[in-house]
Amino acid sequence: MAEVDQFLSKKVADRYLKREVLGEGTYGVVYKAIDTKTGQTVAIKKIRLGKQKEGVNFTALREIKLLKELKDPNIIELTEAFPHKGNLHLVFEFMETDLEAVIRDRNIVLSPADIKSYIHMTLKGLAFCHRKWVLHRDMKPNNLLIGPNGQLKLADFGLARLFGSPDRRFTHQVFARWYRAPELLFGAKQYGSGVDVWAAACIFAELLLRRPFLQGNSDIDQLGKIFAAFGTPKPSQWPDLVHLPDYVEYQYVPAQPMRTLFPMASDDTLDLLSKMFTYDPKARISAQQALEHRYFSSIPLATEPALLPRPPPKRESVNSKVPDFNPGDGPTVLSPPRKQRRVMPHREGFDLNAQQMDEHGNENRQTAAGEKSGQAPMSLDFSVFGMRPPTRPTMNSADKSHLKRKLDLEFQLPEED
Ligand SMILES: Nc1ncnc2c1ncn2[C@@H]1O[C@H](COP(=O)(O)OP(=O)(O)OP(=O)(O)O)[C@@H](O)[C@H]1O
Repeated sequence: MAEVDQFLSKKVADRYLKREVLGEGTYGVVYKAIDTKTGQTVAIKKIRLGKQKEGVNFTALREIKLLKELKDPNIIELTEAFPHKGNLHLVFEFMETDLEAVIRDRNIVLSPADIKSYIHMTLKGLAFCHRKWVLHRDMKPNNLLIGPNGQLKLADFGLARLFGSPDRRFTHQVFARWYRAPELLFGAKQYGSGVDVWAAACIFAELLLRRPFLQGNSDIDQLGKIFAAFGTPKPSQWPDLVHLPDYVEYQYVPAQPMRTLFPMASDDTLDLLSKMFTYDPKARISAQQALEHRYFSSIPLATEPALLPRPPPKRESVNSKVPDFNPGDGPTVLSPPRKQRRVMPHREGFDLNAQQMDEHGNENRQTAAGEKSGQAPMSLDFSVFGMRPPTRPTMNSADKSHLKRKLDLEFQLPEED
């Protein structure tokens, strides 16, 4: 039986021709690859199974099957999953760039309508998964990938639950802390979709400020940064707080007016942000409710995804075909994994002046292009810009549904006895 499994997984593995390493993340290395069946470029995430070397257990397989069924325009599609040489390989649709690259690109000006569009797509992806009872738990701008038609898609959905929470001891995980909800920082063991909404609020704030909003350098410091912005939570605001496992009393600091934190934002923006940044997870707005907030129906309306400004694709064309591939080629490392090029943050204190934050905040974070990001432009909150970068060719929808149908036939999981 094991031999049959090995044969099958080798057969699936042979379908993909590995090309260069795209980077290394929390769970392992990501390769660019060519799907020889379709000629399409894909991204393959090779997950180290660690202790579970003998294979992926049935629960994990079931979960993977569920993840494969999570199909939404704002979720990265997991098209295939197979074990090979002691690693689990997850095959995803290939994406050109990510929201972190958009935020860091100093040539890009984000209008309020552009920000609305990016946040709208983020919340739509979140609301879809929350409806299916799947949490992300590790939302951050580099997990929000952007396709050739400007569509934003959430990546890594469900992986935190499947493979355990990302290990914060790794330096490259330090950035994830900035998006952590206060209940997680206080050690909550039971938490819900509110953790993703808090992270989405941090991303929203980051789009407005063009720099990470709350950059704590430890969990305690992270809470300090949150309280410096929104005030120490009062028992009336968050009655369950004192019962959380790692609860410690913090010295009282008053909340800053939202207007001080985001001087350029509209009233609707501030109202939605404050609802997403609500301390008590039970009172925090849900992703679906956020989508129904008047911010999304008021002028300016969200920019069409295809018209959104975005950086040049990080890699070559999405639709590159097999012929340019030499089967003798091994994977070529074109550049060091992005995470290795990042540095630890050193910021001290919380600067309440947005302009000051902009000046200091970018010193410690490097761009996907490996350059130190200096002062990034603040997003503008008063106009929609006429000038847009040219749109990129998209995969035609007939090709896409054909590809989907083909892939759906693959990877039938064995039923548990
Ligand atoms: N579907 C994809 N298409 C194109 N590139 C991808 C895709 N998924 C991941 N990548 C790239 O591969 C690299 C590693 O990604 P991965 O998701 O493992 O880690 P990460 O998002 O950088 O960090 P973390 O694991 O902390 O979330 C990144 O440069 C990412 O942009």
